[in-house]
Amino acid sequence: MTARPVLTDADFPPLKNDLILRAARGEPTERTPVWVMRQAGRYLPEFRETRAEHDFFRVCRTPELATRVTLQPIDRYAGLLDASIIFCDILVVPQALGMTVEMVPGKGPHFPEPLREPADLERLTTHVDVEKELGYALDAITLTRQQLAGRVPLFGFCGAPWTLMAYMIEGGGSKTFSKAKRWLFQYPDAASQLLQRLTEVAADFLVAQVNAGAQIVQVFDSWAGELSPADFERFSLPYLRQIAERVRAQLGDRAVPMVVFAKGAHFGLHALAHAGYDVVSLDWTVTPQEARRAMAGAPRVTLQGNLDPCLLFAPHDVLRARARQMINDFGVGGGHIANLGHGMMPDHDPEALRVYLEAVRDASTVSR
Ligand SMILES: Cc1c2[nH]c(c1CCC(=O)O)Cc1[nH]c(c(CCC(=O)O)c1C)Cc1[nH]c(c(CCC(=O)O)c1C)Cc1[nH]c(c(CCC(=O)O)c1C)C2
Repeated sequence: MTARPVLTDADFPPLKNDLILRAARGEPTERTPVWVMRQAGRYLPEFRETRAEHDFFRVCRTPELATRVTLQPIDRYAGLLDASIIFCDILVVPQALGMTVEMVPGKGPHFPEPLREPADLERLTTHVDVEKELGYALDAITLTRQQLAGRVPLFGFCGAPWTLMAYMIEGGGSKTFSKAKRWLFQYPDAASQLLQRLTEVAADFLVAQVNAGAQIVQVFDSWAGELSPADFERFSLPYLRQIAERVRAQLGDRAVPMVVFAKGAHFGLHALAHAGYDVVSLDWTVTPQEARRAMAGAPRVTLQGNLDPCLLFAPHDVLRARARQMINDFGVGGGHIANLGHGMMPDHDPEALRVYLEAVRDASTVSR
């Protein structure tokens, strides 16, 4: 192992806004904290400017650039966002395992040599030293946390094993995920082996991110909803659970709140509330009431979400009304972190996000 220092709160400027950390721990909040997935991204002209000069993974790999784009939304929406998320990508983990991933402009991620058959697993690096292979992401976290100067907490993140496996086999995005699902059913042992290796790297990476300064972490299972309930239970959930267990065990009393986002997996909400996470993130196809019902009898978790990102295209009065409705449905005073049901889109108007953030603030402020 490369020896990196373990950083603690004492190494950074004091935190001035801990709303999201309190909400995640289930403590009361005087206002519903809010952030959005992909809050640093192509909808921001200042991001496009940086990207015009630098390749996507160059930005991820250069701490000064990753910090710059992470802070862009925090500066633009000063006082309206309650968290930042480090600029990186879930696909840096397949890279750390030795795979080539390119970001094709206008198309998304592309693996020139995806995994085709179980024998291809031999191409993957055994025993990934995340501090070495992903040290650039850790440096970016430390630098970003310093430059945030305590304004808001910093999220670290990783992809869930099933979602990463899907990209590694499909070679990019997919409509049906038939190649990755073929593996689940034709080569279940090889699939489990791959999922287990991804679990170990993901957990080590999250721990390293916390040691570098991340104050909360999120696991993205963006393609969970492509699985049947039974296959989610077999090929996704056990690994999500294991990530939570491993991270908590490794961090001990330095544990931070953990969020899980299994997009499309409504059928899994009850089980997810038992999976060891503090927060379960919802997409827009489930109502807060349905989610709470599904989780009845499970350990209490904070819910995150879940406005349809496309509502940011609506007239501002409609957007405000729907944001207010969402806040009322989740309830104010605690137990909710406002977000979108998925990420910001490249054609979103940055001003629409401001309207959303202000509407959440106004609707959720508990008067005293
Ligand atoms: C802004 C951005 C990112 N990745 C990509 C882009 C756009 C491409 C560009 O700038 O050229 C390519 C990029 N990377 C990926 C995609 C999705 C491709 C597809 O649809 O399959 C794209 C366009 C893969 C990816 N990458 C990520 C996920 C999980 C979240 C989700 O479901 O959206 C996934 C699935 C995570 C991710 N990716 C990113 C972040 C940064 C932090 C933030 O939220 O601001 C995060 C958390 C950053």
